[in-house]
Amino acid sequence: MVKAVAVITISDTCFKDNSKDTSGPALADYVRELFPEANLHTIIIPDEKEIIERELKYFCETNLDLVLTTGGTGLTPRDVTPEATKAIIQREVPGITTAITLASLKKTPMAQLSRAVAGVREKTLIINFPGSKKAVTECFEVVKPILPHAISLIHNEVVEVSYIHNSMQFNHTCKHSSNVDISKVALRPRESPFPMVEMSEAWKMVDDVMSEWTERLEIVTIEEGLGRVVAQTLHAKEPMPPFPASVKDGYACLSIDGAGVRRVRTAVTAGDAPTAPLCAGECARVNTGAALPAGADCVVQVEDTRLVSASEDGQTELEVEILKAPEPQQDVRNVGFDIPMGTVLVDKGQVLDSAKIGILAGAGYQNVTVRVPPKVALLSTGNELQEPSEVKLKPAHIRDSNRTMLRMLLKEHGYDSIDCGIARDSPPEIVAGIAAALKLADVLVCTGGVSMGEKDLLKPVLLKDFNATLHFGRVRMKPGKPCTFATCEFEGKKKYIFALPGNPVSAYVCALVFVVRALRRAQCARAAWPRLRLRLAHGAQLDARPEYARATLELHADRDMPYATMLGSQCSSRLLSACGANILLELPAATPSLQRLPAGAIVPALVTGRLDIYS
Ligand SMILES: Nc1nc2c(c(=O)[nH]1)N[C@H]1C(S)=C(S)[C@@H](COP(=O)(O)OP(=O)(O)OC[C@H]3O[C@@H](n4cnc5c(N)ncnc54)[C@H](O)[C@@H]3O)O[C@H]1N2
Ligand code: MOO
Ligand SMILES: [Mg+2]
Repeated sequence: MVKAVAVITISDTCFKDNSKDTSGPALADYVRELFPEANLHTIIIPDEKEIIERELKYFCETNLDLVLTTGGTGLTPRDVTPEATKAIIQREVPGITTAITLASLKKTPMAQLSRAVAGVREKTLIINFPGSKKAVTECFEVVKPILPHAISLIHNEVVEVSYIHNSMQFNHTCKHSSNVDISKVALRPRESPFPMVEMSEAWKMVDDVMSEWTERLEIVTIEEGLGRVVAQTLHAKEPMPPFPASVKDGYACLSIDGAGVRRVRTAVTAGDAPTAPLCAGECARVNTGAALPAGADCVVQVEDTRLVSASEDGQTELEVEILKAPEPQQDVRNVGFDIPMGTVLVDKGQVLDSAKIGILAGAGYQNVTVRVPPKVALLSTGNELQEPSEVKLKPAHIRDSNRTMLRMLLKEHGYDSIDCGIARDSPPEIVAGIAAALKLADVLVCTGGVSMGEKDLLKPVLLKDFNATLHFGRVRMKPGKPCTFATCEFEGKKKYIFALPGNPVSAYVCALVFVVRALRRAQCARAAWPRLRLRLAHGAQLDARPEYARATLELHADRDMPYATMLGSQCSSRLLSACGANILLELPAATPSLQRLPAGAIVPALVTGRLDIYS
């Protein structure tokens, strides 16, 4: 799918006077028609090689699919588009320009003078077009049939894109082999060889490893930017309001006139152009948001005035009395009152919310550069698992709930994921499942098979077949003890693997405290969940491990602090305990002297859900 295209008009003349650009808008229209779903960026730049190179590179770095330039391909000394394009492309596609030239020669011998270039940088196809509307129309017709296919080829996405967002079944019963020997079950270790790390150490490892992630950027419309992490600081290019505006419905006056009778010279409603300056003794009827006439320095609200005289038909106010002497600047929003020019509207690393997007809209920004989060793949493991869509359960089988739950959990927190199906509990199938997932994603989140049973194969497969580094293989937490975090090189790229325990609640808690944190960390956004202190609504039995109890937070007007109510039995197989949870209580580990916390005890909690949604 073609997601984003740029049309760049390259012309000194059009740069000075945008209204002279006819080929850019024409090209933009053709693009809209061919790729109606795509985000379209249009800019006009001068015939400066450095600027052209910089803009082309910027669009390639932000993963645009296609960049079409118009202008600067001829023979005058200022025509440098082909040189700039050649300087930044990595592979030339001369067939495209040959086809354009051959077609154009049939219309005009002048086509011989075009020096246009076409080529690819990273995943972006760039094509130079001449600078006239007519030429652009003819040339676009030539390339139109090949564009979608060329872009798919560049992305090598014949299969890839169709995987994304789709629940899809992988056949993991392929020829992969494994170095893991499962024949000698009697000789398996009776103690886990993996040291049990504390939560604080595990978080540090996740943070350290994920901060190596190299930033990837893309340009999206401001609306698509909701929930995304901004990669570029955006400033106000104009003050807001851009003119002195009235805060009230009333009369714009000169404050030095004080109280008394004024001639109502004119009326200005919001959107009206300012009138001639007011003179002493005059006022103008104004509405909230209207531009103040020159000379006026204050507004008196209608409530503080009295009508003195009006036209006979009642349609025109002639004189009003200002009852209270106004102060200078009273009820006036001066230029830049809300947003002075140059103000930082959104800063690098901030997450876009509705208000920030509203501000960007008001400031004339249509697009924003955001960080691309790592791609995540989900894989379930287990011989007992059936697809959620299967109506009848086989003996000793259950439906896979982890994949769906994790997909939704990630979506709730702003991340897409690729569904890589179920791998059976055999080394070659797990190898095949992991390999298929790592081909598609940067981060693999799999569940099951990380504990002590002879079918718990994830850790040995990661170590022996993927040569992975296991940063941790056990964490002192409940639920989630065997949670595993590993990295490996796969097809020349570093991959990040969270092998979560199969128990549904363990997978849920570990996804919240490790996976979401890692994805945020990779984008240099705030990674840790906010922590609150609150009171237990009831007593709580403590475990030998620190426990993340699923609970709801309640605010009571008559109580000093928020209260937490745990959601029933906290057994790690009982996903009902997470239904409607908006906090994870951090219950401390039991000590010989403290086995239970009484009702009213103060405990910390991670706020992992929306506080306005209760169970
Ligand atoms: N001898 C020991 N046994 C266990 C230990 C231990 O320390 N020593 N740890 C326990 C803890 S704690 C946990 S947590 C689990 C972790 O289990 P695994 O990660 O090995 O996962 P499985 O054995 O594959 O499955 C466990 C459980 O979860 C169900 N499951 C698995 N996948 C799914 C899914 N996709 N959807 C729904 N339910 C799933 C599975 O059927 C099992 O009931 O190990 C303890 N054992
Ligand atoms: O750690 Mo396990 O997740 O207690 O059930
Ligand atoms: Mg197991």
